[in-house]
This record gives sequence, C-alpha cells and structure tokens, in this order.
Amino acid sequence: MVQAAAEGVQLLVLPENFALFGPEAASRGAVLWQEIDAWLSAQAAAHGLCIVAGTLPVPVRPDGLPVPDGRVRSATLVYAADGRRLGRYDKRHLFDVEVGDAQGRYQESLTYEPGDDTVLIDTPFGGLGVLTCYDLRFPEQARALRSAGADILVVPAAFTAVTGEAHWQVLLRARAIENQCLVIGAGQGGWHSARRETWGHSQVIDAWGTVLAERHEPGQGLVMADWDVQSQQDLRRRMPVEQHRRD
Ligand SMILES: O=C(O)CNC(=O)[C@H](CS)NC(=O)CCC(=O)C(=O)O
Repeated sequence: MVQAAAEGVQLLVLPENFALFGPEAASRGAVLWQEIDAWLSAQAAAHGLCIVAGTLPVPVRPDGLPVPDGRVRSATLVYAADGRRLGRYDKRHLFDVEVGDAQGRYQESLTYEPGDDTVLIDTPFGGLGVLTCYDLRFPEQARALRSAGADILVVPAAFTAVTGEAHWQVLLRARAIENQCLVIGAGQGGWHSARRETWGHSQVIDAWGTVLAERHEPGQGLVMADWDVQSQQDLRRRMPVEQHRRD
C-alpha cells in the first residue's frame, strides 16, 4: 500500500484471497474478516487510494444474513480514497473443476456459497465491474457489466498454473477487446503448498487489447499502468459494438 501510494497509484487491485490463502482461508476469514475490512478502509484513507480488495472470505451475505452451513462468500470489497465502502461483489461461478495438476480436483463449493448478483460499482474512475477468477470464463457476465456501464473490469484471481498458462492472458484480452474496457487482472502467483501452484502474471490490458503492463515472475509485486480514458472513449465511438449488439 505504501509503495503503491508512493508510486502515485490511484486504483489498487489485490488478488483473490490476498490476505488468507489455502485450506484455512474460509474458516479464518469467517473470524477475521471484519478486522481486515476495517484495516483496508483505514489503508485506503491513510494513503488516498481506491482499493479493490478481491477477495476475502466473508461469512455473511450482502443483506447481512449469515451464510448457512458454515460456508462463506468470496467477496470483493471496494473502498474509496476516503475509506468509504463503495461496493461489494460476491464471486458467482465456483471452481469445481478437475484440473489434473498436482492438486487434482478443486471443489470450491464445499466451503463457498456463490454470490447472486452481478454488481456494477460506481467509482471516481467510472463504472467498475468485478470478475473473480473462474468468473472470467463466463463472457456473459462481463457483457452484462459493460451494458450496465462498466468502463473497467477487474479480475482478482488465483488461476492454477496449468489453466493459467493456457488461458489466462487470452481470456483477459478477449474480455478487454469485446467489451472495450480497461481490464486489470491481479493474480496470485507461485507455490502455496507442495501441490498448489498459481499462475500469477498479473496484467493491465487496455480496451484495444494491448497489454500495458505484466508481471512475469512469481511472488508479490506491483504491476502499474496509465489508463488513457480518452482513447477508450474514442474507440467506443468509432467502433460502437455495444450499440451493434443483436442479443
Ligand atoms: O482457494 C483459494 O484460496 C483461492 N481461490 C482459488 O484458488 C479459486 C477457487 S479454488 N480458484 C479459481 O477460481 C481458479 C480458476 C482457474 O484456475 C481457471 O478458471 O482456470
């Protein structure tokens, strides 16, 4: 946070399960999430940063009711530069998939309850939509966000090394190009246990599909880019795909 603020970052996106990762994440999140929420809000205000904190395991639904059966939601919380909460999005597509890597089978729905709604969050930079990790594979969610007014799509993720190498950048670029949005993919990257490896390769992609910045190494780091809002608006005017839709 300190480094980001010093570098002049205005919008900071964190990866999926940035604070808690692995088998204990859900149960620890259920206990710690309010403390982390308060800390994030204070960080946003202290550094004057808009923070997209994707994701945190949260044991209550957006309406305040507890998530039943001891499960949690994979929630992305968004804070304004004064610390106010601008919105919340809960991951809708859960990763119950046989990848065939060292981990073998992923069964996110054992510990997580899917979110219900696609949420457009109003920020000082424009409409912001969240696609959490596996959500990235469902283009209709990104399209719904664009139609609702998204200018920026953020993708907090922990893509597996196997699926990430094959699909991560292609999917991010496709969502950027087809929806003419800035896409910010923030990915966990590296080994988390003897069997769990994530792909990383966080990147920022503009509405034309140009990769503006990318991290190639595993581990933590800041990936930064400038956003040219004007050229995104020009592109949308010259090539109005949203108005040309048939479905
Ligand atoms: O469990 C945690 O601590 C963090 N969350 C994850 O790793 C999630 C759920 S298992 N991973 C994905 O959605 C991977 C998607 C993916 O890799 C793909 O779509 O190819």
